[in-house]
Amino acid sequence: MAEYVIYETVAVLQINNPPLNVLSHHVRRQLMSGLQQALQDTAVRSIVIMGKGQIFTAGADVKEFGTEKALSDPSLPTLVEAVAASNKPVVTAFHGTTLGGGVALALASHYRLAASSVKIGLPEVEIGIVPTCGVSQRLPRLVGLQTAVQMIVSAQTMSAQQALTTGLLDKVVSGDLLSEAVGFAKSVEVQALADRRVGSRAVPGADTAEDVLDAARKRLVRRSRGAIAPLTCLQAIQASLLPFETGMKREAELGQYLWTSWQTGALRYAFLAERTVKRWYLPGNKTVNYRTAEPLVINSVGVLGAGTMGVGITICLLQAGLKVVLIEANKTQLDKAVTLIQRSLGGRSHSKQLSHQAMQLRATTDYRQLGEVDLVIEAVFEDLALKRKVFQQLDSVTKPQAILATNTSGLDIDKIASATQRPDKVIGTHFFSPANVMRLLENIYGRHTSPETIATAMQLGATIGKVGVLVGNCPGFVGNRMKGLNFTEAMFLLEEGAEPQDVDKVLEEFGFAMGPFRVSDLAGGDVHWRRRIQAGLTTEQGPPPNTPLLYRQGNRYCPLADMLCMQGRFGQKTGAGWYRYESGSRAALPDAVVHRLILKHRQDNGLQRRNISSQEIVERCLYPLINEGFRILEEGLAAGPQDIDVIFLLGFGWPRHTGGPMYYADKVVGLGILLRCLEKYRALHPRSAHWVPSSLLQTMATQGTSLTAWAAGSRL
Ligand SMILES: CCCCCCC[C@H](O)CC(=O)SCCNC(=O)CCNC(=O)[C@H](O)C(C)(C)COP(=O)([O-])OP(=O)([O-])OC[C@H]1O[C@@H](n2cnc3c(N)ncnc32)[C@H](O)[C@@H]1OP(=O)([O-])[O-]
Ligand SMILES: NC(=O)c1ccc[n+]([C@@H]2O[C@H](COP(=O)([O-])OP(=O)(O)OC[C@H]3O[C@@H](n4cnc5c(N)ncnc54)[C@H](O)[C@@H]3O)[C@@H](O)[C@H]2O)c1
Repeated sequence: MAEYVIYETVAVLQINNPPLNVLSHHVRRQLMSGLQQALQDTAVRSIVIMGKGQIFTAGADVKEFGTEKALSDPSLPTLVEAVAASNKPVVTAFHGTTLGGGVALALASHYRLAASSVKIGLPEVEIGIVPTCGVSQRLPRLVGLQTAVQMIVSAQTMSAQQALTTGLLDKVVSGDLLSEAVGFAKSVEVQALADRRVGSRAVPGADTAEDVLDAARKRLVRRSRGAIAPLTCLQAIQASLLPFETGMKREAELGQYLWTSWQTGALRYAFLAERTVKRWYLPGNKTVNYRTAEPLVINSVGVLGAGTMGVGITICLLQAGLKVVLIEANKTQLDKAVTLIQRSLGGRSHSKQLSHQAMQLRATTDYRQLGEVDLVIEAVFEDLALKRKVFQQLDSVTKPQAILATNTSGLDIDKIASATQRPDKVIGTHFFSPANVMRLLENIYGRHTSPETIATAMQLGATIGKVGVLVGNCPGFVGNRMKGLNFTEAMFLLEEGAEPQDVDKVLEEFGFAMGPFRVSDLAGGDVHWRRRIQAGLTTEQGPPPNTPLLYRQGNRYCPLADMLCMQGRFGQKTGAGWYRYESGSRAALPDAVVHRLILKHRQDNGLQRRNISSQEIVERCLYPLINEGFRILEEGLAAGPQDIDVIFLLGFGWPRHTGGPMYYADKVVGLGILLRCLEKYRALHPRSAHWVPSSLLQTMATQGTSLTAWAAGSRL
């Protein structure tokens, strides 16, 4: 709702729609009637628009998008233009986070003031729409093209000071915002409005417009990777160089173009899915959920193993203000890790310049230092026997109520937990590399993991700024189990005629930041090799004795990755993998050695080369992954498709404008088409079980049920 209060000659319209004052239909209606009342009330000489509670407004109500309510009168564009047309000065006063439609209201106003706490942003491009309501036309007129491009196309937020400097704000206040705003409104009530109407101004620096737009266009063409919103938003900004009314028409056209594209649906789904997964529950038992399970308070954490992951995990924990005890068996590695951590926290190694966060770190080789920690995250080598041994040790050195978590990429949580006397306090907390950058935390519960332990791991994720997703225990859990098939098929495509760079190029055009072969070289081919060795699929010397080269454990198998690892070609860390890397460069260069290795492998095994289309590369690399997602839902190892999609969006760089693998299958490909495609490849590749369609998919495709409908109502 919106409240209407008169302060002498000033009418104050205060949005009051907690928690985020989003501009839902009922709020818009009350704002409009308040505005009309103020305009008709002759005692009123100026108007203030502001918000009640923690923030001004998070903008339009995203949950109304796609429903009639979003367009119900007064629509947001109508409300904004009513403000712009006001013949009494309108002052918008904002505080806290101010986004989207809230900025539109402010730009349509004659004056803008804000509390110093304000954070101003236009996240529309992130949900696949143009910031319409005149934003793309008025903002450039106020702050210039460069800043408008940064805010609209890159969704960069602005602080109060920046907004004052760029001219977006007229004043920054530190006192009580309401009284400041009323005072300010009184001070301008006699001012002429003509030159205060932003729409009537020219865009400053228009003479260099083409350079600014060109540079931005070049950057976007490189980075958009199939997402249409950024370039469309740039076109809208370009229209601000036209007369205002013409530009407004162009903005509306471009807005409509995105509003009706499937990408905005996918981006909105991704936005809401990240919030939905917070409302976790145990897939097999809904009574255990985010409302019923109380997390333990975690103040100190032990991290075991100071390698690639241990370092990243420690940085996250310290940045969140937690105390950390870092344990590493190898003293040299420990010292290296401490330097890395202190450097990334902005300190230097000798104490007096250490940042406060770094001061919370205690690094040692002595396990007994873990005696007082509330939780331990283990990140030693991916070896089950080793992990069971260290969990036994942890069980004896830590306090009985401490939670023991493992960062394993896919080993059996129950097998690790059974090495302790407290399996109820054992859980998987699977970070993604680089752990201090990737926002995903895949939490894996075991057969005995208690609701309290789950709640604690989910809360820890939120505390360190991660999005926690709860999944069940199976080999590779959800992420790696599905992703593994993407890599398996990518290698089969090499046997059948493609080169690594062909496959990577197609998946990067689809929208991935990196294709599977570049990702393997980045993460290190040895990580997955060790896992294949652990699974008995291969050995350090090649195929296990009496095992056919191209067929392992009942399935077709491609040994090319093993062959590279046996030559020590692990990727960037060894200067060569699927690609070669010149020293100091991360540019992946096609390598004749790999080309020859693939050629020889085909010749030696009578594998025919053929031309492979981009469509086939997309289908072969993505559809088995999606099919496995359906199997995971069938097995009740994930609460819903949103959980799987968030894992891929935040853990594997799945292109956000396609919503994630499950959304993409449901809304873009169509389950019927997906099923027929799986059946086609099953017939062509009978020795790959991953082409057998999941029965859940079959049921939905034949009944014409959508995954969204199947999942609707399943969340708490
Ligand atoms: C003709 C029609 C034309 C229309 C034209 C539109 C033009 C306009 O330019 C478009 C916009 O304004 S586009 C809009 C531009 N604005 C944005 O894109 C907003 C982006 N929002 C954010 O970035 C973050 O939510 C905040 C930083 C605001 C708060 O972060 P935090 O403190 O971590 O909190 P949290 O966990 O993130 O959210 C808490 C709950 O609020 C929910 N919710 C949030 N925003 C919502 C919204 N706008 N709406 C509805 N709901 C919204 C969220 O789902 C969650 O719900 P749940 O049921 O509990 O799961
Ligand atoms: N690298 C990745 O991309 C990635 C991503 C997610 C999860 N993981 C998982 O995280 C774990 C660690 O992987 P990593 O890449 O950081 O490995 P790493 O080889 O970089 O580091 C492991 C560290 O553990 C130390 N260590 C070994 N045994 C120890 C013991 N008994 N006590 C104390 N320290 C010991 C080693 O000295 C080494 O420094 C593995 O389970 C791996 O599967 C890795």
